[in-house]
Amino acid sequence: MSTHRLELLPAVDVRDGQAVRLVHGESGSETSYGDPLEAALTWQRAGAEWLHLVDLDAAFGTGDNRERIAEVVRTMDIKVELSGGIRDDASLAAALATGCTRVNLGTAALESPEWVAKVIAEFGDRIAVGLDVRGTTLRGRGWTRDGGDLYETLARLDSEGCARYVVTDIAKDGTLQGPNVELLKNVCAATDKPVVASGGVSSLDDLRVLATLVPEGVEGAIVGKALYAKAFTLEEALEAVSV
Ligand SMILES: O=C(O)c1ccccc1N[C@@H]1O[C@H](COP(=O)(O)O)[C@@H](O)[C@H]1O
Repeated sequence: MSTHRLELLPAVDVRDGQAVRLVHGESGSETSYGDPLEAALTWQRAGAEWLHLVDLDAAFGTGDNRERIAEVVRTMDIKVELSGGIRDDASLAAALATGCTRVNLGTAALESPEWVAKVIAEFGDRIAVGLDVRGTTLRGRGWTRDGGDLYETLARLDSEGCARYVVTDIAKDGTLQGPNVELLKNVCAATDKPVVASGGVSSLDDLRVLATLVPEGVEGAIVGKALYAKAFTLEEALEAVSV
């Protein structure tokens, strides 16, 4: 059990070189927010301790933004969680070599379980697994393909020593409809490992609700659309979760 403050991870998702937000993670639903480095620096200047950085092209299989992403990580003084397209030794080595604090594996955890077990054993808490779900069905390959049952996969990853999970409710992602608290509670009840909540944060009250889940295992919250849409500032968000 943790009594820590909820960590906030502002998101910078990169598609075609631009910082974007999607709705339900659907390719083609992008709203562009300009230069990803500028976005990342904005969150850092506002007091962020973490950045959740996603190469969306790599996740969708439409190319990659590796150079841009590496530049962002290089420039940041804060911790970076990096995801998108990290599916084999070469992409993992490139991601870790950026100097990011940890990587977040999605599709690989569904399609390459042996490789994921191996890298969990090798890299420990530099590896997190993204559990991106519709209902309780995991989705991979840019959230376009079913990838098995959430709780079966969670049990397997737990048994392999996975250090942390980033749980996204795809139905909520990019919608400003509030997080799926029930899902987060259920995942926390199923694992002793920390959970980072993703999807749906719309207000400071949502963050306060997520902060109440810290004792159950919610370690952090990814905040995307709400910050870009200026529903609140990051400074306000950090204040709201400081207890
Ligand atoms: O973050 C998104 O909006 C998103 C949308 C669609 C697909 C993936 C998305 N983000 C993150 O990308 C990784 C998964 O990438 P991969 O499957 O390992 O290549 C995961 O962290 C998603 O949450």
